[in-house]
Amino acid sequence: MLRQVSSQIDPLLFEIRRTFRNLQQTCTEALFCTSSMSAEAVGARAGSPIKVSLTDSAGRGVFTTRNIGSGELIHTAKPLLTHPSLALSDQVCCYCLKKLDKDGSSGIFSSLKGEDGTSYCFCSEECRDVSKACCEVESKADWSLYHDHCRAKGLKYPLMVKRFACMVISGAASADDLGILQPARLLPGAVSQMEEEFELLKRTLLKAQIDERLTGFLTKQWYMGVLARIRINAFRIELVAASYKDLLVSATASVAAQAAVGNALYMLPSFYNHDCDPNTHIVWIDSAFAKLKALRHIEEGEELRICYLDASLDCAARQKLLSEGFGFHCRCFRCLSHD
Ligand SMILES: C[S@@+](CC[C@H](N)C(=O)[O-])C[C@H]1O[C@@H](n2cnc3c(N)ncnc32)[C@H](O)[C@@H]1O
Repeated sequence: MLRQVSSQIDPLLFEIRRTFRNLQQTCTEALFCTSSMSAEAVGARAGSPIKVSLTDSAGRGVFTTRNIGSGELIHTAKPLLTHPSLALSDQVCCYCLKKLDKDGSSGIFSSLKGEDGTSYCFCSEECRDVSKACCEVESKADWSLYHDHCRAKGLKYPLMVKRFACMVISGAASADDLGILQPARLLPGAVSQMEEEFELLKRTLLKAQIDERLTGFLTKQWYMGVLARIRINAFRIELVAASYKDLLVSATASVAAQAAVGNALYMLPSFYNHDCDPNTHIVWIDSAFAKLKALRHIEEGEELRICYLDASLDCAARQKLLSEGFGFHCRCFRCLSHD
């Protein structure tokens, strides 16, 4: 009887959450966008000196609306979607990827255990509130096979698709939320691998007995579309410092950034184009909350560009990575000068 009532209430709760979320999203879009961002987009973020507009040769890009000083913080960005590196799921916050120092200031605020033994830990009330609904769905399934598959093939983006699917099921996101982002062009070899991942994802959710009415969006086409967008737009998160103490150490000893704690996807940073000699960089201090900072003085109206790769690579290596990973031939000043 209880089971029957709960199966009727679950979809109702889902609808209420979805309606509330759509309302929130409409308000956010009204704040951030001056018109639809899908065509010749002009997105202005309240309080930030930037707008999204069309560039001459690189699709949409981010432009300044005033002069910006060297070193200035241009804006911050909260992730839409994150996933920790598999080996670190019990050591970092499930949402912001902050390292959990069990006896220190960034300890565990709360946590839950998944069906497969995975720990979902949150470092603060804010992080728990943002991702609790999604993690509750995710924790109902046994992801062992899916994770083993990703580990064996060295894949990280399918983990993000999995989490995004759980966000949609929980009502924390809409299935088409990432549609505005540019997708990667998929090669035939990649497509057959994705089909295998998709089947594994679908089977895992089926086994977890998630109401089929909530997983109707989960088609092969949806999976590929989301993965193609994540591939081009996700950032690998390397924290500069896990704590204030680490920050002091890295400042004095020039310690390089630590290994990746996971991957994250953002809305506004996804519109930044690449330059091998960029005027802007994106930094993560102790969590996936990103800071976009000016690397030099930038004039009003200039396009803000970040570097997608290690700028110390030589010209041929950069061109190869950009062409294979992002599908474009870089024509920045450095590349044209074969620097
Ligand atoms: C993360 S997106 C950047 C935003 C994108 N321009 C858009 O309209 O959504 C990366 C894609 O932008 C384009 N892009 C970025 N930097 C470029 C550059 N320097 N030259 C040509 N295309 C570039 C490529 O198509 C690349 O795959």
